[in-house]
Amino acid sequence: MTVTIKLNANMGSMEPDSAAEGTAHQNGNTDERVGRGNHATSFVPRKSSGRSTALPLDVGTRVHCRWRDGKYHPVKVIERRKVFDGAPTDYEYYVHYTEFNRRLDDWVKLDQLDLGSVEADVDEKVEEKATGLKMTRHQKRKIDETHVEGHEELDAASLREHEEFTKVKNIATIELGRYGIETWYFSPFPPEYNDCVKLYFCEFCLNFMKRKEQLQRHMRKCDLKHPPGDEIYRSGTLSMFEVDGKKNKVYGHNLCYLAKLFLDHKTLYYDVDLFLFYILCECDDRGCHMVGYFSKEKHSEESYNLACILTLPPYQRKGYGKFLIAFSYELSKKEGKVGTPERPLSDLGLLSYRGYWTRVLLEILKKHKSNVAIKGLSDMTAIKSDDILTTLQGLDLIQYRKGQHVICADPKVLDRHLKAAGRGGLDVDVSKLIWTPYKDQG
Ligand SMILES: CC(=O)SCCNC(=O)CCNC(=O)[C@H](O)C(C)(C)COP(=O)(O)OP(=O)(O)OC[C@H]1O[C@@H](n2cnc3c(N)ncnc32)[C@H](O)[C@@H]1OP(=O)(O)O
Repeated sequence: MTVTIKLNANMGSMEPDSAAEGTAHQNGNTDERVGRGNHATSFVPRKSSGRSTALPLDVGTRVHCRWRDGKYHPVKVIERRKVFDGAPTDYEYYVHYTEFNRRLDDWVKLDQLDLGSVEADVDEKVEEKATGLKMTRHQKRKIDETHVEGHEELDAASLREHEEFTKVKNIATIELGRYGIETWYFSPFPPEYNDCVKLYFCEFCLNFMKRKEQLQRHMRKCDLKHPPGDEIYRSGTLSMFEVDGKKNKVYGHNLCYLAKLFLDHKTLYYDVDLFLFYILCECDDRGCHMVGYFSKEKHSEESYNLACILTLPPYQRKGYGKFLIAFSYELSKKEGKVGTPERPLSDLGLLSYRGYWTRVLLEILKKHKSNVAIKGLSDMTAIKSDDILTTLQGLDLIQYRKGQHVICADPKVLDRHLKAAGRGGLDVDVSKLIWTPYKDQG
């Protein structure tokens, strides 16, 4: 059965630069050693008031927590677990920093929490009359928002179980090629991987394993030295491979599991038949090492030219994201279509797209001496008119005169915006792209 898990956006305000720091090479923690459900309670004095705080803290508690910048930030307790070998009251807490993106959710120790800041507004319990189960209002709302396609028949209890299951990151780290990478979000790996906190990926076929020795054995046998599929672009040490999900289902599934570890809000379709995957690699004498990818529906009614985009954390902020975005528009130009990325965009996705659209459009406006219409810009760039309008409106370059939108582009203003839009990134050399648009082979 095709299972599509649609997870909610839960993006606090942006903290992109800090987020990028969250990818340091680390070992995983050791969930499998800790138990749950000891409800022994103790009291510790609050730091700032004379009142005591009951421990362990309840799930839902709001409190301030010391972050890696050394400062205290507001968090919400998402989950708690007993510390292995600790006293009955020793718990650690999985917290969501309410000011930051969910990728920064983390397990913290009690001494990181400022108990003087505890707010006693734990979600109110709501009686679930139909099932006789207890559910918080917050959980009820989240379940209403969480739609598990392919699981429409699930009752509230099962849905709640799903919600419970996905709120805490399951895999803490992965090993991929020469990198150990801290993960960002939950990914629905098959149940036999439930007890793992670290997974070992073959960097070529993307098969994943529980133990390093398994990976080492696999690497001796794996024939692949690059992604399966056709190499459609090569320039210097960079190559792009097109992988048809229908012809390479296992690879497509593996890629989805891997990508979900870094994509929170996207619906992941495991019906990979419908997608083409464009895998960007840095190549050397050991093979072609995946840097990032984007997926694209073979047929999109909404004119999406990109479904999901990912640069693997060790390669981020080097211009690969812009390269992948530019590449997706070059494919659209070859198809003779305009395109737009599938929504919603993540915080980092939005930043990358805004930067790309701004640079591409303003560079054209700077060079163009005569008037240019939005439709003209769209024809030149393959960027959908709506995205052009939003970008230019966001830069305050559009005025509405006599019933139509007019671009008002003062060269000095353009220069200022271009400077603010940052570096251009790696260019796509179109002369190195050998590609024909997808055609159904029946
Ligand atoms: C349709 C969709 O799929 S939306 C989902 C988008 N994907 C994700 O959110 C998955 C996780 N994130 C990623 O994989 C990456 O952050 C991407 C793909 C969004 C961007 O990839 P990168 O290779 O880092 O992009 P690139 O180096 O070209 O930078 C793009 C621009 O985005 C902005 N940006 C990207 N990351 C950050 C960050 N951590 N902090 C601040 N700005 C950032 C910057 O403006 C940057 O340009 P600059 O470096 O010149 O300032």
